[in-house]
Amino acid sequence: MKGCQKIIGLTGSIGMGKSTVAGMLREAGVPVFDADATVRALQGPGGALLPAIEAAFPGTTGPDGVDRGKLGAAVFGKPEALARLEAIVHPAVAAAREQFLAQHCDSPMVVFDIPLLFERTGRGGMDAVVVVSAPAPVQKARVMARPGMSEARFADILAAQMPDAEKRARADYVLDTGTSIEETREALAKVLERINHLDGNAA
Ligand SMILES: CC(C)(COP(=O)(O)OP(=O)(O)OC[C@H]1O[C@@H](n2cnc3c(N)ncnc32)[C@H](O)[C@@H]1O)[C@@H](O)C(=O)NCCC(=O)NCCS
Ligand SMILES: Nc1ncnc2c1ncn2[C@@H]1O[C@H](COP(=O)(O)OP(=O)(O)OP(=O)(O)O)[C@@H](O)[C@H]1O
Repeated sequence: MKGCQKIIGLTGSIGMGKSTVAGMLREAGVPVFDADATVRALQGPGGALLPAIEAAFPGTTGPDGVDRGKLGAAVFGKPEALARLEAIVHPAVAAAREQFLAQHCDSPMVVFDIPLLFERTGRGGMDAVVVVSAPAPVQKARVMARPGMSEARFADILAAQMPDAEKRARADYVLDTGTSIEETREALAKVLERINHLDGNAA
């Protein structure tokens, strides 16, 4: 993953604010690779992964693509099933990420927004990793407000992710999103300033 620019990883557990911070980065003109959006495109209507997913999890796809509620019920809380789904999805996401990098080679900085950066992707080739984090009760309140969420689904997803404390410990920069959006925006600007002063490119 040798790049021509600084590569920043953005990660964090469910509901910690990755997408919100990724939006702020896009507004600032930084190209952001969105792993979740890539998954959704590959699983959407006519998506390249539909045949493989239907074969592995019969009844979870249709003309509108993957039924995310059904597929989620088939894999969250079932580590073996989740691993089978990941084996179908992750290689395609990795290929899309490489393509993104090549497309944005002339940009001084790119961001990889990857929920499972520490768990699966690894930080190889990245110059810095930013972890978004908020107190557990804030995280829970955000997630429980989402349609289709239940205590059990939330617990299953949390169990499939590295604990927040461990992510924080591995981060180069921790961005607190338990504050106001404006405070997070200001903290992000400071982090970007520090990253801009880092020497050299990805190894
Ligand atoms: C099972 C699916 C269809 C459920 O979709 P749904 O829209 O209900 O949930 P969504 O994708 O928004 O995820 C909800 C939360 O679960 C987390 N999550 C998703 N996949 C995983 C996983 N493999 N391991 C741990 N957490 C996961 C997300 O980061 C997010 O915090 C979908 O999550 C999926 O296809 N997951 C497998 C692909 C994957 O690993 N994606 C995440 C990183 S690329
Ligand atoms: N200071 C803040 N920074 C970021 N998000 C905030 C902040 N305050 C409130 N929020 C809200 O918290 C929610 C965070 O959700 P977001 O979709 O960004 O998280 P995520 O980490 O991408 O979640 P998931 O992993 O589940 O996809 C949003 O509704 C956002 O408006």
